Amino acid sequence: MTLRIATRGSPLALAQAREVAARLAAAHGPRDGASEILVLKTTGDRILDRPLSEAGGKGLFTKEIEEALIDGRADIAVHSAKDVPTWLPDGLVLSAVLEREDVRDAFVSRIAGCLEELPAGAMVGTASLRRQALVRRLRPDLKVVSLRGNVQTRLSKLEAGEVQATLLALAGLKRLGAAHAATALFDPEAFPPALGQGAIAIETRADDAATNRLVAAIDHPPTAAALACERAFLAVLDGSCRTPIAGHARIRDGVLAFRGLVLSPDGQTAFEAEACGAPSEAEAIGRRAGEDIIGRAGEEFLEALRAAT
Ligand SMILES: NCc1[nH]cc(CCC(=O)O)c1CC(=O)O
Repeated sequence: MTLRIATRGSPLALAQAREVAARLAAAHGPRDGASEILVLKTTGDRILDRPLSEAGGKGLFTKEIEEALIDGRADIAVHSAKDVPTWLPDGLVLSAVLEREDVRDAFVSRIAGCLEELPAGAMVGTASLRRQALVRRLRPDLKVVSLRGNVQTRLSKLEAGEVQATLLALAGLKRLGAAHAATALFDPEAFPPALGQGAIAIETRADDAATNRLVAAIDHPPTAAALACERAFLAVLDGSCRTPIAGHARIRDGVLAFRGLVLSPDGQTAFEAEACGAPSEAEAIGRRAGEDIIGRAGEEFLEALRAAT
C-alpha cells in the first residue's frame, strides 16, 4: 500500500510533504513507509490580487486538500499547522505533528539590520494581520502594506524595492534552504509567533486506522501538546485570519507554559494572558488563557476585532 500525501504545490508545501514522506520511510522502511505526493491547487493559491483576510478567511489553503482526504483520493494531508483552520471538517483529525522548527519570525531588509533601525516612514510589507499589528505596535511611524505571494515571491518583491522590509517565518525560510535571507530574528516574547507556527501537521481520516497507525510513529508528542494548547486558545477566541492573534506554548522541565495575545489591528490595544500546567492538560491550559482574555477584553473589543479590517 502506497500512502497518498496531498499537499499544495508551493515550494514550501512541497518541502513539507517531502519531509513527511522521508520520515514515514525512515520509520517504516521503504515498503510499508512508501508514499507518493499528490499536488493540489487551493483557493488561496488562486487569489493573488487581494488580501486573503478579505477573501473569506478560513481554510483557503486547506479546503481542496481536505476534500481529497474525505473522498478518498488521498490518505494523508500535510499542512503548515498555522494555516489549519480552528475547526476541522467532520471525520478528519490532526493525527500527528512533526517536531517543531524554530518558531521565530525573521526580519528581512537590505537597508536596516532590524525593525528598530528602519527609518521613519519606511514601508514594511506583510499580508499577516498579526505581523501588521505587531509592527504597528512597535513602530507606529512605519508604513505597513500588504505583501502577498509565496516566500520566494515576497523575497523578490523586496529585492525589487516594492517595500523596504518584510517579515517571514524562519521555519519556512529554513525549509526552503533560505535561512540566510533573514537579516535578524525577533524575540518571541516581544514579537509572538502565529499559533502553530513552525509545526507541520498531518491530517487524516479519523476512521483510517491503518494510516493513523503509520503516522503515529512520526508524531512528536511535545509539539503535539504545544499545538493542542495553541489551537484550544484559538478555538476559544474564535480566531480567524481577520483577528490579529499570536501565542506560543513551550514545554520546559516537564511544564507546558503558554502565552497568548490578541491585538487591535492598529496594534494600540493588546490583551495578553499566560497559563501553565502539565502537558497532558494542554487544551485546558490554552482554553484558560483564552477565557482569561475574553473576561478582561470584553465581548465588545472582541466583536470589534471580528468586524475590523
Ligand atoms: N501563511 C503562509 C505560511 N504558512 C506557514 C509558513 C511558514 C512555515 C511555518 O510557520 O511553519 C508561511 C510563510 C510565512 O509565514 O513566512
